[in-house]
Parts: sequence; C-alpha cells; structure tokens
Amino acid sequence: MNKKTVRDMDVKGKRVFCRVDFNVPMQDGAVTDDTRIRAALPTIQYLAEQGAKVILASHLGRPKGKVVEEMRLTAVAERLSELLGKRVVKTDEAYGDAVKAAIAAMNEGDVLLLENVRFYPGEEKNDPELAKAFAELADVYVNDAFGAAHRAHASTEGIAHYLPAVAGFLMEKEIEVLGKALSNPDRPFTAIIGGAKVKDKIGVIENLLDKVDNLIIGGGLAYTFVKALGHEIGKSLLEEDKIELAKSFMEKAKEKGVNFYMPVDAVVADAFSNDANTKVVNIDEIPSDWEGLDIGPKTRELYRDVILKSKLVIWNGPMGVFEMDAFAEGTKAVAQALADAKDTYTVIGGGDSAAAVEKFGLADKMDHISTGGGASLEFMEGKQLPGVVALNDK
Ligand SMILES: Nc1ncnc2c1ncn2[C@@H]1O[C@H](COP(=O)(O)OP(=O)(O)O)[C@@H](O)[C@H]1O
Ligand SMILES: O=C(OP(=O)(O)O)[C@H](O)COP(=O)(O)O
Repeated sequence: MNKKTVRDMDVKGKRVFCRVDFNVPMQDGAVTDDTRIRAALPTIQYLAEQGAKVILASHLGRPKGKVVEEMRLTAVAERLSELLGKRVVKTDEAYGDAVKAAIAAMNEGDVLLLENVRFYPGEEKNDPELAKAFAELADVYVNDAFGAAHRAHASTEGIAHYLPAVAGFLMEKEIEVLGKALSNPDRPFTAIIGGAKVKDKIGVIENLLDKVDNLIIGGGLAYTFVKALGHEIGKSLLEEDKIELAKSFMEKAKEKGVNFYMPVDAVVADAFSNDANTKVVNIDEIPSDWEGLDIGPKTRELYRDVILKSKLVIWNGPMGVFEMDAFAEGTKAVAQALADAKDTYTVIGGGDSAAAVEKFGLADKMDHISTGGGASLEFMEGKQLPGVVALNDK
C-alpha cells in the first residue's frame, strides 16, 4: 500500500483520533456479533502500547444526523473494554468541551470511545466545520474503518485534511489483500458472484472480467443470465432491463478468454418459503409457476471443481436464499469447497457471504474475510475509496 500506516508515525504521548467501524449488529441493547470490534483490536492495542491517548470514533446504524438512543455506542464500549481487558471511557458526545475535558484527563495508553458520529448532520455531509471539530481533539488521525472507507464523511475523509493521517493495521490488510488480488493475482484466479441483483454487481463483473480466469455466477442474479441464453426461468428473479447487459458480459468473457460458469441446474420452489414444495431441475427446464432459489447439485459439483483448481478465489454474494435452510445447500457447498481448497487463497468479500460463512461455522477456514461489504464491493469495482485516498502517501 502506498499510504502511511501507524508504523510510520511516532505516537507516544500524542492524542490519536482513530476512526474504526464499530457498526455492529445489536439486539436489545447488546452487541450480537463483535467481529468488527475484534478486527480493530491490533491497531488499538498497538497505539495504546506505544503510549498514545487513543480516541476512537465510529458510526452505528443510520441515525440520519439525530440522536437515536438505541444507536448509542455504550454497549460497544463495554464489549471493547472486555476484549481489551481495560477500562474504556465513553463520552456522550463526539466533540465539544465535555469531550475535550475527558481527553485532557487521559493518560498515555488510555482508550476513549466517542459517541456515534452520525448523530451529527455534518458527518455524512462531510462538513468541514465538523471535520475541524474532530481534528481539534487530536494530534494524529488514524483510519482503521475499512467498512466505511467508501464513504466520504467528516470522520472518514474530511478530518484527514487537518491532521497527519495514516492507516491502521486492519485498513492496511484489507487494502493489501484485495489490492493484490486485483493487481497481481495468483492464477488461476476465480471470482464467484452471487446475491440478489445484477444491478448491484454490474461494476464488479465488468471490472473482474478484465482480471479473472474464471467467473462463476450464482444466486438470484444468475436467472437474468439464464434468460439471456434463451431459457425460460418461471418466476425466478428477473431484471428485464439487464438481459442485454448479461449477454454482453457473456460475449466479453468469450473475447477475453474468461471461463464463464453458470448454473446447470437449480432447486426450484412453488413459493418463496422454507416450507414450499421443491425439486431439482435442469436449468433449461424451470416450470413456469416455479422459481429458482438455489443452485442444484450438479452446479455445486461443477463450482467445487473450479474452486479446487484455483489459486485465488474471491467470493461475493450467496448462491441461493441461504437464510432459509431449504435453499442454503448451494451456498454451503461453495463455502465448504473454499474451506477444503488448501492450496487456494480464499477471500470473502464481506456482506452476506461473510454472514453465510459464519453461519456454516467455516469462517476460520478462510484466508481473509473482509469487514466491509459495500467497501469491498466498491474496491472490486476498481473505485478509489475516499477514506483511503485522503491518507498521507508514503
Ligand atoms: N435465487 C434467489 N432468489 C431470490 N433471492 C436470492 C436468490 N439467491 C440469493 N438471494 C438473496 O440475495 C440476498 C443477498 O444479495 P446481495 O445483497 O446482493 O448479496 P451481498 O450482500 O453478498 O452483496 C440474500 O438475502 C439472498 O437470500
Ligand atoms: O456496515 C457497513 O456497510 P456494509 O454492510 O456494506 O459492510 C458499514 O459500516 C457502512 O455503513 P453504511 O452503509 O451505513 O455507510
């Protein structure tokens, strides 16, 4: 990475404003998945060990510029304190005199968590005044919030213009893993793209077609491709206005010598329900009143073979409606193949694929699970992430 990191900065005795992504799932006031908090620990611990005063900032949810009680970071501070094994001071605001006073009382190595930065309208507007107010709290800015790096907000982008600005370890790792995959991949390089809509994956497919050896398509979006080949797809998901685009992707793949893999069979159901009647059919035999909700067993075998022969695989988007057990087998088979592929570097691009890998208990078998869904998607589209661009060059 061509950006400075915490290693390039002497932070002893300094106040460090460290943006993290603690946008974690919560239920009844408790954190239900602390993956993102744990992912930020190396940076937090390093800064504390170096004698910095660590001022953490994060968003939680989308409170739209107002205080929303359920979106306070109090429970997050408690979980962080347990994980660090030390006290974490939590302020009720994210800037201002009370916050300044709390920071003035910090000793070297102390950790403080500011209130949800999205309680202020200036955050998402990237208001320079708010960015300056954040910058006034600290001497150095560290961005470790990869999951929010695609947002140009006051605490992810604006503040970097007013302080020395460097990346944390999580940010560095995410950018290095995804960056290497896109610029210098081990081959064969395979991308697996699933999920609901073609619309959301256009940019990724477009960009990856220039880079991969194999492109595997699954999930709801596959049916628009199946339709583009001239097959009937019954009540399966269809984006009528993307049929021509799907055709052009298949043509581009052929021109570029990219192997384009599509489902050869599907699990179809007579209703969008876990209790629906289901059967397995060839992809060109979907009955008119049924919908495809998972890839079939022959497709799972085919995709598994491709995965096992790859040196690098990036996966974004489930193969079926994995939230329902009746349609989870295809996604599970892909996750299992990735887990079994010992000589393959496996990258999970956040979002639902990461949730699926967790659900199947295979997370520890993957080489890298991104902490950012939207961010990794934009990165794979080849876009510059504003939160990274704003950091100081090496
Ligand atoms: N065949 C299908 N029909 C309808 N929905 C599907 C199908 N396959 C997958 N899905 C749904 O797609 C959703 C995930 O899509 P998306 O948000 O694009 O993925 P990601 O979060 O990984 O980018 C899941 O909720 C899943 O249930
Ligand atoms: O959870 C997040 O996005 P993600 O689910 O796409 O990874 C990030 O914290 C960004 O949140 P946002 O999409 O409200 O800006």
